[in-house]
Amino acid sequence: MTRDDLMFRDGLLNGHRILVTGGGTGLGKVMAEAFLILGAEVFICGRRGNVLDETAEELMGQHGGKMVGLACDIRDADAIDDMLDRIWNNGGALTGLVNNAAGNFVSRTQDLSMRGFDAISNIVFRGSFAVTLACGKRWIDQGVSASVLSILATWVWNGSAFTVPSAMSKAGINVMSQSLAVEWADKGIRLNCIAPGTFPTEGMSARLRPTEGGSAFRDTTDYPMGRVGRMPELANLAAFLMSPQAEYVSGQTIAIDGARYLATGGNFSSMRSWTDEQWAEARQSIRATTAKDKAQRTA
Ligand SMILES: CCC/C=C/C(=O)SCCNC(=O)CCNC(=O)[C@H](O)C(C)(C)COP(=O)([O-])OP(=O)([O-])OC[C@H]1O[C@@H](n2cnc3c(N)ncnc32)[C@H](O)[C@@H]1OP(=O)([O-])[O-]
Ligand SMILES: NC(=O)C1=CN([C@@H]2O[C@H](COP(=O)(O)OP(=O)(O)OC[C@H]3O[C@@H](n4cnc5c(N)ncnc54)[C@H](OP(=O)(O)O)[C@@H]3O)[C@@H](O)[C@H]2O)C=CC1
Repeated sequence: MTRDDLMFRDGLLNGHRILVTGGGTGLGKVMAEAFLILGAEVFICGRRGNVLDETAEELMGQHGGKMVGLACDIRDADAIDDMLDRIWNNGGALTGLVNNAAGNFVSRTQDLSMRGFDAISNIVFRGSFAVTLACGKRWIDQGVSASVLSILATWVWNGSAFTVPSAMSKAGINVMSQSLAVEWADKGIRLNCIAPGTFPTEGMSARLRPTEGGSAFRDTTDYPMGRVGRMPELANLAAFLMSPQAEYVSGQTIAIDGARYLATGGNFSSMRSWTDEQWAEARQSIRATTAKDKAQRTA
C-alpha cells in the first residue's frame, strides 16, 4: 500500500497507540500498515513470532514509524495480560484495539468434533472478548477514551453453511459490540465492526477454498461489481472508524462487500453439492496448512 491509497490527511492518528490482533498477516497487516502511515504507534500480535517480526520490519522499512510485534495466543487470558502489561509499561495506554485474529475452516457441521468447534470459537468468540475485556478494564480504571473495531463477516446477518462455528462466534462479537457500545459509551469507549466481503488472503483461501489453490476467487461472476475487495478499501474504512473524528459512530457494523451479500448471501451454500471425496480432500488440505503454521508458532 502507498500513502496515496489512503484518503486521510497526514498525522490523522498521531499520538494513538493501536493493537491489531492477528496483525502479522492478511487484513490485519493491511490495517496495521494504514494506522502506521497515519502516525499511530502500532502493536501486532499472533502466535508466530517470526511472522510478526518480518511484518513489523517490512512495514517500518517502507513507511518509518513504530510497529512492535508481540507473540501472544489470545486464547490464553494470562498471556493477554502479559502482552498488555508490556504495552502499557512501555509508553502508556492503548487508545485502540482491532479484534482481527481468527481461526476458520470449511467443514460439514456433522463432521466437527467439539474440539473442532473450540478451535474456532476459542479464538474468535472467547479470544476477542478476552482482549476487549482486558483492555476495557484498564481503560475504565484509568479514564482513557478508546476505540474498538472488530472484524466480522456478512454472515452475522444471514448465517453461513459450512462455517457454523465462525458464524456463531462472529455473531456473538457483533452483539458484544452493540452491548458494550451502550454500556461503555459514557466511559469514552466506542465499539464498531466491519463485515468484509471477499478480500483474498493466504490464510483465508487455504481454509475456505482449500482445494482450489491459486485459482480461488478468479471467477467473480456472482460478485455484483465483478471483483473482490481491494485491501486499501478496507484499510480506509478501518482508519475512519479508529479516528477521533468518528467519535459519534458507535455500535455499528458496516459491510464492505461490493453489495455481494445482498445479491447472493455471500457465503458457502454452493458447497451443498460437494461429495464425500471433496470434503475429505478439503480436510486433508486444511490440516496440511494448519500443520505448517503450527510448526512456526512461538506462542
Ligand atoms: C468470506 C470469508 C470470511 C473469512 C473468515 C475467516 O475467518 S478467514 C481466517 C482464516 N485464518 C485462520 O484460520 C488462521 C488460524 N487458523 C488456525 O490456527 C487453525 O486453522 C485452527 C482454526 C484449526 C486452529 O488450530 P488449532 O491448533 O487450535 O487446531 P488443531 O489442529 O489442534 O485442531 C483442533 C480440532 O479442529 C479439528 N479440525 C481441524 N481442521 C478440521 C477440518 N478441516 N474439518 C474438521 N475438523 C477439523 C481437528 O480435528 C481438532 O479436533 P479433534 O480431531 O482433536 O477432535
Ligand atoms: N479475507 C477475507 O476475505 C475475510 C476475512 N475476514 C476476517 O478478517 C480477519 C483476518 O482474516 P485474514 O487476514 O483473511 O486471515 P489470516 O489467516 O491472514 O489472519 C488471521 C490472523 O489471526 C492470527 N491468529 C489466529 N489465531 C490466533 C490466536 N489464537 N492468537 C493470536 N493470533 C491469532 C493469525 O496468526 P497466527 O496463526 O500466527 O496466530 C493470523 O495472523 C479474520 O477475522 C477473518 O475472519 C472476514 C471476512 C472476509
